[in-house]
Amino acid sequence: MAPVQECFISAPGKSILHGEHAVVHGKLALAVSLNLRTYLRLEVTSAAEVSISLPNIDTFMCWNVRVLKPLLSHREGECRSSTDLDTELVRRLREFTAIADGSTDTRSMAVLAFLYTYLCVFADSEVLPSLKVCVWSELPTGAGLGSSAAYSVCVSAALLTARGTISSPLTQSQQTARWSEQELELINNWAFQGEKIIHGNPSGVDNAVGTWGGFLRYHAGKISPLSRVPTLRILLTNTKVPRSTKLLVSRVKDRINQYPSVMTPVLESVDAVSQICERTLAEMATEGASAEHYSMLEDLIDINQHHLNVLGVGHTSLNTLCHVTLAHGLHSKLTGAGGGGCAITLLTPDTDESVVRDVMEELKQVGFDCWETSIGAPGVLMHSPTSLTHSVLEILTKY
Ligand SMILES: Nc1ncnc2c1ncn2[C@@H]1O[C@H](COP(=O)(O)OP(=O)(O)OP(=O)(O)O)[C@@H](O)[C@H]1O
Ligand SMILES: C[C@@](O)(CCO)CC(=O)[O-]
Ligand SMILES: [Mg+2]
Repeated sequence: MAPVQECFISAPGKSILHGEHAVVHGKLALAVSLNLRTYLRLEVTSAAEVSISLPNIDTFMCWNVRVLKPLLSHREGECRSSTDLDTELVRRLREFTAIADGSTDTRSMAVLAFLYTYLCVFADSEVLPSLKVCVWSELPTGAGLGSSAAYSVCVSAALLTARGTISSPLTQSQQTARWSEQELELINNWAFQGEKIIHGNPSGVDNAVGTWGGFLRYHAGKISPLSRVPTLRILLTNTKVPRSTKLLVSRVKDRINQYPSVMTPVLESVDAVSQICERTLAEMATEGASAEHYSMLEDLIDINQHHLNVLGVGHTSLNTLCHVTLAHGLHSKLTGAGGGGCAITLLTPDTDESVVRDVMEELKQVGFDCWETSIGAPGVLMHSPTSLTHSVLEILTKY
């Protein structure tokens, strides 16, 4: 396949309806893509350098490609796998970039994930290619909306396309295009490796949503689209309390290890919540949504929010958020890893617009960001430059 000289790629963020954390331990999760995206521009240059610009986190790095090549010497001639993390390469990269083991510093993880994917994808090239890459996102970074996965999916799709491992699907007359199912699998596998670097022990649900988009059920690594879903109205609120998914995931694991007989039933119950939610959504889509259906969805949200508190990933900011919305009859739960970050609030057909306005106003007064989101956006896309808004294009070409 002919490698590209320049490409633009985007991937969506996600919201988890039910099953965050439990999904890491083999339980069912229901997740949906958001209309907030991460965008990437890749340009092939002749500078003998590879550079990455990450304006969201104020990070701009550049390396001579000849300095990077020796980092691959430990597995000479061996093909790098898209399904297993090369831990020796991660160790070498940590040493090379002087990132301490266990560091969760925002910038470091993004840079490490990029360099790892770059070196693995181009491991068989005699000379590493000179590339200029810029990634910018509409998503809040580290707030539970899958910013790390959208980043990893974009990086993986761009590097695989630049290498010619997957096609460049965009024809001249198209604004956006997607890859074949097989190519999407490969993008997803490499993005999962990126997530491993950023998260430590990801389930893979976030990169799956970033890759395929839409409404997905994710169970023990098996992804399937939810075919029957009603139109749902959801408010997203960002408490703006920073947190790290990596730390929260390991905190839950510690708690399960410490109190297995207490925590295992909680995970089972979260699984049951996801299953009942899936059945209820299917009923709503096929039979029409009733007040009883919405009442069940609200109960499930409340129950799961309590479970997430028991798992140790709640936060006082999230309690405040739930109290504010409940005072107006609206039910909320954290989404993503918790510990702060974002929550979802279900709006029902009976919810008066004045109530939505009042709730949003009150949440903003507490200091949170709040907006109504639209869900089910497409997964990873290749774009023509003209399909991007002026402001996105300006940012991506500025660095
Ligand atoms: N736009 C971006 N530019 C650079 N790095 C990013 C960007 N978005 C995310 N990242 C990387 O992802 C990390 C945040 O990932 P983290 O998993 O903690 O949060 P999240 O993905 O937003 O939330 P969740 O995993 O709960 O959905 C950042 O520390 C950074 O390394
Ligand atoms: C907390 C978690 O379940 C969701 C993060 O969006 C982690 C994961 O599934 O990898
Ligand atoms: Mg993440």
